[in-house]
Amino acid sequence: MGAAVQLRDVTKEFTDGRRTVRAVDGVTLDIRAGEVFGVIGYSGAGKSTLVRLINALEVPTAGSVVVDGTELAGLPERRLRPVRAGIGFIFQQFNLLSSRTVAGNVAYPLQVARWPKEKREARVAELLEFVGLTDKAQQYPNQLSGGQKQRVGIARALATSPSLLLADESTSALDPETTRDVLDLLRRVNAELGVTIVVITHEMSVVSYLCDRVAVMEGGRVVEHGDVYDLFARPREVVTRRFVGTALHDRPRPDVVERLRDRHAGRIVTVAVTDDEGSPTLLTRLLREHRVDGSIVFGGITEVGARPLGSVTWDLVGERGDVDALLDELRRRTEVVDHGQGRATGATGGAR
Ligand SMILES: Nc1ncnc2c1ncn2[C@@H]1O[C@H](COP(=O)(O)OP(=O)(O)OP(=O)(O)O)[C@@H](O)[C@H]1O
Repeated sequence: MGAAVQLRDVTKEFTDGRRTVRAVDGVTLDIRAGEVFGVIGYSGAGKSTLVRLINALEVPTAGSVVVDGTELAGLPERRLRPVRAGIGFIFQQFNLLSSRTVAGNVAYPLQVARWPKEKREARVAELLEFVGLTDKAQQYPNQLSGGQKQRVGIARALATSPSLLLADESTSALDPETTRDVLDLLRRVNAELGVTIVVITHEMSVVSYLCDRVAVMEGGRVVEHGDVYDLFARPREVVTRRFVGTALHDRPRPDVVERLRDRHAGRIVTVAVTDDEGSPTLLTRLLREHRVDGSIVFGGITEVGARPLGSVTWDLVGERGDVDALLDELRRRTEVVDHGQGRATGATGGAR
């Protein structure tokens, strides 16, 4: 697959009086044609500025931005316009025209592009059907729910058949169920229309549901990027770990670990579960081989990109040497966090 967007050592600085802010700092990235690419980061990380550079709404201070094979640096405004026309944009706050009907909003970019009326009406009907709003064509934005408004925003962004869609916090104003609907629609836009999508978000759940690859931004830099599953399974940077933690909820926090140790007597360990390693099925076999008893005390396995991922925390009871041998074998296969021996006494036993 070719690159839809190539960023090479892109920097963007803003000068505000005497202070200079480096909003984007030396970013190099390739966004492939046909993929859904996520950019995640906390507020102020530089995500929106990065997107505005791709959309040619900002000019880089240094570096190169190539969109669909066209180098944007140094292009005059009249040459930037067709590049922007090939890019759709959807916004957190929908940005619909309140005085126009749903159909009127979707028709707007076609009017700007001077499509004849008949062709325009046929295209609007087709788009409203695609987003499931045919029956709302004559309503006004204030008669719609948030999810419906974003569907109108998506139909409008697709009107001129862009090959690239930029979605800046497109679900941040929506409740979880509506978010899911909008993300499903974006999946269809990618799968059925072949549109490359760049999703800007601060929510890792959006990344895990929608994206093929992701870049993590902090302080204007891309600190880590890659395949979404790999990044979830093996986050390297602290900020990435924090984001992954918000989506998975499978690892016990320190206060939970302390309660688990109070409640149980065996060795408390968290075992990472990935595609083919660390599963409870595998653990059950290893426990038998090493003559160790184990029970699950915390954790969860979810799906990222339709592949299993998570971790399970076990209370392992057996001879210390057997438990150690079991953990050595597990460590060769997957990530293991040893929280130490439980403190409970009594019937549950503990290390024998
Ligand atoms: N036009 C501007 N003038 C001055 N500073 C700016 C401008 N645009 C962005 N910045 C600064 O650049 C940094 C990155 O901002 P940006 O909006 O790209 O971050 P973000 O990750 O999108 O955050 P948010 O999610 O809050 O929008 C911030 O420190 C911001 O204050």
